[in-house]
Amino acid sequence: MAVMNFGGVNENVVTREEFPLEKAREILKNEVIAIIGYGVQGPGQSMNLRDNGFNVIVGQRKDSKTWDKAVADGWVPGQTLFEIEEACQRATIIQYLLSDAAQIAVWPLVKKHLTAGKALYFSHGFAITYKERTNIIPPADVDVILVAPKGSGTSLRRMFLQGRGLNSSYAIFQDATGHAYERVVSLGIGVGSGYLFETTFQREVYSDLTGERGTLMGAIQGIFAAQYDVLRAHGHTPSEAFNETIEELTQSLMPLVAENGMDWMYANCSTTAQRGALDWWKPFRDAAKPVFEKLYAEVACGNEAQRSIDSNSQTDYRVKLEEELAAMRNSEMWQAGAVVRKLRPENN
Ligand SMILES: NC(=O)c1ccc[n+]([C@@H]2O[C@H](COP(=O)([O-])OP(=O)(O)OC[C@H]3O[C@@H](n4cnc5c(N)ncnc54)[C@H](O)[C@@H]3O)[C@@H](O)[C@H]2O)c1
Ligand SMILES: CC(C)(O)[C@@H](O)C(=O)O
Ligand SMILES: [Mg+2]
Ligand SMILES: [Mg+2]
Repeated sequence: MAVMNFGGVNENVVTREEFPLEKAREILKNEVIAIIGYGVQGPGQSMNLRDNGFNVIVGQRKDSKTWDKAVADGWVPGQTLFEIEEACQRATIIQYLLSDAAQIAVWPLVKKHLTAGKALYFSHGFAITYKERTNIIPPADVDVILVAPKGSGTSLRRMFLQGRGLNSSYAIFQDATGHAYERVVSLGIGVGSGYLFETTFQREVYSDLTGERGTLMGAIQGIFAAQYDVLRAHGHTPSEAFNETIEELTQSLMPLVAENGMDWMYANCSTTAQRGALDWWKPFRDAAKPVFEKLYAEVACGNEAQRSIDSNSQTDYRVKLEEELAAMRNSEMWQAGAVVRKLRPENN
C-alpha cells in the first residue's frame, strides 16, 4: 500500500503497479468467486474477473431476463451459472451484487451458506452500515469486505475493454481469516479497478449516497433544468437552451475538466467567460450548500436509506422507476437533447 498526498492530505492507495494482476491471481487461485446478481455491477465485475483469469461463477434467479443475459454473455448453466443458492453453496467468496433492497430479502438464503472462512463482499456500505434497517448481520467467522467501483458497472466493463480502469474504494469490516486485506485488494484489482483508495463501510455509503443524489445525478439534473427553464422563459429556443446548458458541457468543456482540471477548462474559454464564471461560481456554491447539508443529514440519519428500502422493496418498483425516467426522457429539455445528439456528425 502506498501513502499518497491528495491536495495536502495523506491517504492509503493501492495501485496496479504495486499490486499486479498476477499477484491477485496467485492469491485467489484456490477461491471460487460467486457473483450474486446480474444487474448492472454483476455483468461488469464478473466478466472482468473472468477475462482476468479468475475462477468465477454467477448466481442469478432462473426464468429472469438477467439469467438470459448471463447466458448470452457466455455463462453456462450448470457449469458457471447457477441459481443463487447453489452459487452461494459452491462459493468461497460471495460477491453480493443484488440491488440493496433485494439483499435484504435474499439474506437468509445467503447467510445459510456463509460457513467459516468464506468471504462476503459488497460494492456498497449500505447493508452493513444500516444493519438495524437491513438486518444483514454476517456471522463472526467470515471476512466482510467491500470494493465499490466509483461509477456504473457499464463503465467498469467498457473501460476494462478499452484497457483503462475505473477507480474503486475498498474497506474491511471484519477480518476473520487474517487474509481479508489480500482478498479485498486482489478482488479490487481483479474486477478492473484503476486504483483503490481506502475507506470504511460507513464513509463509503455516506459519500456514495450524497454523491449520487448530489452533483453526480440529482443536483446536476436540477441545475440543468433550472437554467434551461430560465432560458426558455426568456424566449430562447429549445436547441439554443439545450446547447448552452448541456451539449456544450458534455461535448466540449467536461472533457477538458477531466483532462486537466477546472482551471484548465476555464483557461481554454474566453477571458469574458472566465471573469463571469470566476464571479458566479461562489453564489451558486452558497445557494447549493444548505441543500447539500440537508442531504448529508438525511443520509447520515438513515432516512435516505429507509426511503430507498421502502420504495425498492415493492413488487412494482421497476415499473415506477421507469415511469419517472420516462417523464424525464419526455420532458422538452431531453427531447431537444435527443435531436441534438442525432445531429452530432459522428452519429450520422
Ligand atoms: N449500478 C451500479 O453501477 C453500481 C455502482 C456501484 C455500486 N453499486 C452497488 O452494487 C450493488 C448491485 O447494484 P446493481 O445496480 O448492479 O443492482 P441491480 O438493481 O441492477 O440488481 C441486481 C440484480 O438483483 C436481482 N434482483 C432484484 N430483486 C431481486 C430479488 N428479490 N431476488 C433475487 N434477485 C433480485 C436482479 O435480477 C439483478 O440481477 C448494490 O449494492 C449497489 O448499490 C452499483
Ligand atoms: C454509479 C453510482 C451512481 O456511482 C453508484 O453509486 C450507484 O448507486 O449506481
Ligand atoms: Mg450508489
Ligand atoms: Mg457510486
